[in-house]
Amino acid sequence: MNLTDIQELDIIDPFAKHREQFQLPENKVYLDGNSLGIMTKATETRLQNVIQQQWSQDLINSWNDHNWVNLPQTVGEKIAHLIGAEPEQTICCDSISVNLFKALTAALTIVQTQDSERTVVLSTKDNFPTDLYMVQGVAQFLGQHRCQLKLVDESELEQHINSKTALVLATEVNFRTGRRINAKQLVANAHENGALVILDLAHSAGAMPVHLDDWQVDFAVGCTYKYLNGGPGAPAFIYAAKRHHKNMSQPLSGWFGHARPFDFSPEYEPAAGIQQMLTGTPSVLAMSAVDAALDVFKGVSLEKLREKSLQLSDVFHQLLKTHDLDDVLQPIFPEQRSERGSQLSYHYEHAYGLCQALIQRGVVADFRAPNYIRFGFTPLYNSFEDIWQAAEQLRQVLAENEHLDPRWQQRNTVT
Ligand SMILES: Cc1ncc(COP(=O)(O)O)c(C=O)c1O
Ligand SMILES: Nc1c(O)cccc1C(=O)C[C@H](N)C(=O)O
Repeated sequence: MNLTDIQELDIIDPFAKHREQFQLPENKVYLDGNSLGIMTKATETRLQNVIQQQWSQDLINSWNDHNWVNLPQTVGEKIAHLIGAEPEQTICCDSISVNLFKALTAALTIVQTQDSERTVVLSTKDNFPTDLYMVQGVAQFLGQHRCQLKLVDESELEQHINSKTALVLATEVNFRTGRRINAKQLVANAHENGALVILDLAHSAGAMPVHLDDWQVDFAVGCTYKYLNGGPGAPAFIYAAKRHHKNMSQPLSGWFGHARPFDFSPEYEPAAGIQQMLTGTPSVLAMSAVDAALDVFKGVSLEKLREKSLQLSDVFHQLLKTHDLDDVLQPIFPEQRSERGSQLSYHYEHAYGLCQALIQRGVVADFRAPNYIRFGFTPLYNSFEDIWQAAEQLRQVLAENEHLDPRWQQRNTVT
């Protein structure tokens, strides 16, 4: 495959025009949208308006006049379209970690009202650590008689669901390997065995079709700073299936989750639906950024987006093969396309040095300890030529031994 073939792919790419909606960094090939998405131009314009008009001029009236007060709901509904959720089940707030606390406590209460013997939260050893830390925190908060974390290999998750399992906490796409689990099958299996499922969509939302309602997922969480391009530390989202709303309660009972917050009543009365998952005042600047960023998805077919994402990853791996590098960098991602997320991860002894040397050449991928390198593909703004450039720079780094530079012997960056 030569550069001309690659450029042909860009010509027929249905998302080629979408690149123009992003503030693309100069002289960079950015393959790290699985950690922090690129800013959209609409976000920049919106934030300028929020700062220069809404906040600086309209001030307190903006809670009504610019609908600040409903941002968690309006942004939540935009996200709902991307995760296969009917209205009134998704809301934008807090971080994944905090939302997991709410989902875990709400779901445990629902299950244990029926069967108090179900105390196990089953998850995977290599789940993203915050997911596991939050279960550990909930176990401390509620006590071991209500919550015990059990960790198993991702490939054996379904086998371990039994009569003690209260919840299965799974991340659809593994942050390290990029492996995608079969969420629909997992939910069916959990429900057959009397357990509920909480799904972490951090690496799925905005990268591929997700069908929470169809799959009958019970609760889900996800972030907006990766494929949804909401910005660093952008607020997360939480989904709770409607069938659980009437039995749902969560202990972070702040006033924004009250049935009538502006009554200022001393008694907490939870809102009836998903609004109960709110706690405090939304971060208006951050949420406005997400709100604007989500508009790039208007009219986008997630099926087509998924196809481009897989094609980008196919082309990248094919180019590594052409350069005889597929033995040097050992794939840890699944061969089956359907089992892949939107990233390719490789094991390589000098992964940190390679990642740093690539950054010096303007190709941004990322490193995960102890020695993995991840290449994230964001089909809305990555071109096929980006992929060609990345593979070519990778070949040159290795040929010139730039990854062995003494500067990279010591790890001194966080990402
Ligand atoms: C799967 C997964 N869950 C959770 C998080 C982080 O959660 P939070 O939004 O609380 O930082 C990440 C990445 O940061 C992640 O990859
Ligand atoms: N959320 C992050 C942050 O606040 C700082 C640096 C990186 C992140 C990430 O998103 C990491 C990411 N979840 C991962 O897949 O590794």
